[in-house]
Amino acid sequence: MTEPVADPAAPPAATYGADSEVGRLRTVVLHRPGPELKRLTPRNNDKLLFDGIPWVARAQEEHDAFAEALRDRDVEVLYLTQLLTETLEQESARNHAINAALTGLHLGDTMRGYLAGFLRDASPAELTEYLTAGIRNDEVRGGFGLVTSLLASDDFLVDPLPNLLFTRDSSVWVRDRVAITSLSMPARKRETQLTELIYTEHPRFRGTRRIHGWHSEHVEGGDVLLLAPGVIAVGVGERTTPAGVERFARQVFHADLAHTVLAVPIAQERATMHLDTVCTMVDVDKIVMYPNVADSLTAYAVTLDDAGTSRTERGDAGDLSLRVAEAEPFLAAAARAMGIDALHQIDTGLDPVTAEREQWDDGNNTLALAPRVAVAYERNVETNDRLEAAGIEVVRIAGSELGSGRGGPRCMSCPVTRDPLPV
Ligand SMILES: NC(=[NH2+])NCCC[C@H](N)C(=O)O
Repeated sequence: MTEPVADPAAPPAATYGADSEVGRLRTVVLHRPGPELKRLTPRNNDKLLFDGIPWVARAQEEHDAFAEALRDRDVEVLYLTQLLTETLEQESARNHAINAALTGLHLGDTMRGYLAGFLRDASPAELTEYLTAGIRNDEVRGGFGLVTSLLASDDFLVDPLPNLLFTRDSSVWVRDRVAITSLSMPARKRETQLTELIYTEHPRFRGTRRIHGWHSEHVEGGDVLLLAPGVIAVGVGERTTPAGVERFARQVFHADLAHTVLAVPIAQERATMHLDTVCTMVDVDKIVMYPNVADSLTAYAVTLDDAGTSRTERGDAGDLSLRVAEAEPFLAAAARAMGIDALHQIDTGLDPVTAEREQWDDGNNTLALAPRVAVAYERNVETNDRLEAAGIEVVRIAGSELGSGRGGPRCMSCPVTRDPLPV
């Protein structure tokens, strides 16, 4: 896709962006759970990365309450599907989205041709639904042939995207740029085609400069933590790869978005799929962290090797040479890069079993609305008590159904604008 042309009617892109995890939150993108969750069955839920089969109506209620809690604090809530529908009003965006959705090698030309025509005739809202909830073999009314005969009736021709709920992962704002991420799990790959389209074609975002991209090495937004202006921690584990963080670091240095990237190895397990499942920032110098990993978490500080060179002399991002320090304890490396005496850890309970349970239920996955104000799942009683004891105001939300996809308030939100931190 080509670089977007600035639209004079659009607000300047510089009004968007974030340079920390805790600056006052102004605008956020959420995805209200919809028909894509109704596609989950006990046979496909593992592949689709859900640990259970959510009760969709209740999940919607819980999500509406989450959105309301944000609006009550004057946060502007944008919905991903609404942005997508508005984007799809443009012919070029529709064609792009349709072509991208039909590239799968499972379709065959007969079905691909039929679906292309069918989707072209759909309204923008219908197209949004087909692109997010998917299309099952037994739902088509044409294009019949070998493929439709031999696939099972409940096989998907266009896969549903139940993990759209976790808007954190498919894009990340770093200062005034948006990174389109590259998701590693097959069930989530298509999500970034949609976020790329929105940030490229939606009038509201036209002119926004992008970094990374869904063709690049894997980086997922849940692994990216803006610890402080200029300091970004990136988890490397089940999702983000070593090559992903290397590419990401070069790009943020090239665009002068950060001076240090901390590459943080995390266990390649479902329970710790992203860095934000084990820690998130709740204040400028406080992080809620899973105690069972706190002592072993390390970081490799990555900086530019030619820090004295001016940007214009730097050429391509790929030419930048990186300096990679030895691994050291995460909290110490983070504090040094952030220029503070200590990054204080608030942990999820000293009893390792309670900590493990609350970690699994996203106790460490809080969304800061401002320094010392964080949204958290109400069920993580011990973690929330400890947050309050440390002076953090906890905005509690229900998540009995939302949590079945293994994601908390941070995963379910993509901050588009946060106030810069006071200096
Ligand atoms: N940032 C996060 N922790 N996101 C959680 C994503 C959960 C989702 N079911 C997945 O496995 O991908």
